[in-house]
Amino acid sequence: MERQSERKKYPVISSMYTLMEEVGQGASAVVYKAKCIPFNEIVAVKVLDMDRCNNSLDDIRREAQTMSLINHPNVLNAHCSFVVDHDLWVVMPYMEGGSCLHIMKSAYPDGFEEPIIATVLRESLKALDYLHHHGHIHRDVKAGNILINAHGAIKLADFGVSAFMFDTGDRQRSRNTFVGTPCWMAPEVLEQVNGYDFKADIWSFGITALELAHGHAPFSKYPPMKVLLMTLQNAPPGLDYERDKRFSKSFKEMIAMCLVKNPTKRPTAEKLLRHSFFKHGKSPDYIVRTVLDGLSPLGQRFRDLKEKDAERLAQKKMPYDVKEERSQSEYKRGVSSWNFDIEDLKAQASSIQDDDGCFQGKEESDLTDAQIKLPQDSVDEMNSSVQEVQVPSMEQSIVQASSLESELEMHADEVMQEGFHAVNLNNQDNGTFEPFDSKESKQTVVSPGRLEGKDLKNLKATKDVRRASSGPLFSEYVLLDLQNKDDDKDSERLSGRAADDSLRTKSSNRDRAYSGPLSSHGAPSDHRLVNGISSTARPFAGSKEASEKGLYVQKKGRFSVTSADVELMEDQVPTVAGSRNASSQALSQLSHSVSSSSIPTAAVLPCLQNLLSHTASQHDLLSNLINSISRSEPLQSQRANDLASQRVGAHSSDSLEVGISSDREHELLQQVADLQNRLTGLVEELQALKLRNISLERQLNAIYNKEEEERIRREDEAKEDG
Ligand SMILES: Nc1ncnc2c1ncn2[C@@H]1O[C@H](COP(=O)(O)OP(=O)(O)OP(=O)(O)O)[C@@H](O)[C@H]1O
Repeated sequence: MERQSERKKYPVISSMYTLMEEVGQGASAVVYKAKCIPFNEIVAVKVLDMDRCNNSLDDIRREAQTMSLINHPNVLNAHCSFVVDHDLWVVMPYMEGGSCLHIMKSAYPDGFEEPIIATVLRESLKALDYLHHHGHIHRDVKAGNILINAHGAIKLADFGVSAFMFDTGDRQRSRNTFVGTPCWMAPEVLEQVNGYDFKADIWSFGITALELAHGHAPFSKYPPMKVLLMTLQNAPPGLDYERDKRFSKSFKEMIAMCLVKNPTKRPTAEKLLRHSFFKHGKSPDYIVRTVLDGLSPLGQRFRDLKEKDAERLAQKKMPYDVKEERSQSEYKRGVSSWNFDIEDLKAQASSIQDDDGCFQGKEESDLTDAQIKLPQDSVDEMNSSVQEVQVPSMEQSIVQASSLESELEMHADEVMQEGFHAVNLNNQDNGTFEPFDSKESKQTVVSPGRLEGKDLKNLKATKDVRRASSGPLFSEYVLLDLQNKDDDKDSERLSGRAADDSLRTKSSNRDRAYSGPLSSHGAPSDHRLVNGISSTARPFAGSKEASEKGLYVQKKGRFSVTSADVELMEDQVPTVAGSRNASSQALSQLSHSVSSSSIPTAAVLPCLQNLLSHTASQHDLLSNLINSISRSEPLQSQRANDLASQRVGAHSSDSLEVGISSDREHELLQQVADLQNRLTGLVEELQALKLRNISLERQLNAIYNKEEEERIRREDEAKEDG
């Protein structure tokens, strides 16, 4: 195998590359066909917006180190990566065939034939086997990440969110982090209870097999939360023995082996490779002849697909693949930005009927729960809330955005007046409302090497409409020039602003950013606070260990947060936690006083009861608010899609101005997105409040019990005296 030191050193300056055309777009990045000028070689350049990335430079460096050790013919390794203003450029081999997903969308909408599938899967499985043996979990296995080059070689891409299985310290937390893509995620990843391991990749591999067989992943037509619920609650999907007659028994068996809910019962990649199904795999030549021959060049295919999508959207139809995309992006946003109670979700899940037809049957343990059904109306309502959206007029959007804003602010006022639980709605120091992309960040200019005029516009347009954040996909040369600098300097260099400014912006972005599927929010990192959560080694929240020790208290975004974490957050994080410090402290003092019995019970009880009812009413208020915003969310999503497609249309006709929505429109969308982000903060506040509530309830109970004991004791004494 090629040794690290023998590898070609690709230049780490953008001016050494010419970006030729866009060939792909993920949730977090745009991929270009490019030329590496000194080598006169065609490469792919993936441009990731670091402002929307949750990862610190330390995370990126660590990832780079990890990547430098990866070397396998079926793993797409990056040549190098480097920072260009606010973007990270990842230079990698150009895979002329593109991803299996793109190929299916262009030429195989109903999926591939079995020999092709066997070949693609066998090669991908070799990559997984290699990664797992080296202690990595891929965490984003799907057809979109299986790429084919002009010679029919198949490589697994996007290995940038790996969690080191044998890492120390942060390992548990990093493995207890949501990273991945909706329909492909294993139940244990979704559950966030006991963490997960490399077997999660085997589940995703099974889902990918179904994706290649049908042209889409199971459940992909459903809205994100429903996918989550169905994965958790229903029997695993599989090939249907009747409906999928064209596929062999061994293929069906192989999939069934992967899609077992209990991860320990799934085979390892190594064992799976020995399955008879993979004996049907063919040579790269076969892939060239059967799959690649006849396909138009990747750039052209990509443009055609985008045009097709734009047309469909314009006709206000909701085609399957658009739904799928929407489902995925909704899911990413949903999973990464919502706090959810998995038990609540399970209860809901049990009431959702599956009509995907992809199930083989119910697992024993699922039967009882899954039989409880909601009235069909409720189910329809859930579905329609995401899928059947009406595009609001601009005026409606404005009204919506401003009423949302004032609703939130009214709420904040109310809460603050109560002096109980202050919610910091305005992240900006001056206390005024600013949209997500401030003027400052809009002035950011990308240095796209020798990007041609229209691509430059396109790059900017894409950056504007892209909202999800991303994680790394880095190589050994990433950030070489930054390796030995301190963080402040890194930040200054990255942002092109003063270090202070940069750090503030970066941290506030981090607080607010949505995490995309590549995000390694909790990737193994330094021992410092990330999103307010200490990364020092301790039993990870949500783990059995943590809950046994009574540490487990809440789920915070992607993380479960222990009581120790909450304390840390309150002590050390000046943003959200800071805004509730006063009330938290008051409560802590009260709790302390109660437990140390320094104040009379009679005085405390009414106060606690009052707080309890207060908390409940705030809970209701927030719930209503969340519901109203959740309802409006799909509208905004639709609007954003429309905007994106208008931009694409404009680009392809070489007149960006025509059909592009006004800046004002864009700004309003940003505002709405910002409000959603703030809502996330409110939800977190609500969680904290719930925790306090629980603790108060416990204290009340303790007091009642104590009083009860006291009363019984007095009665006994009286009886004895009497
Ligand atoms: N090296 C490459 N050569 C050719 N095309 C590529 C290359 N890398 C990525 N692509 C194309 O670009 C698309 C987007 O890639 P990217 O990795 O950003 O997104 P993704 O993995 O599909 O989505 P997400 O980031 O949401 O998981 C891919 O689906 C693929 O079609």
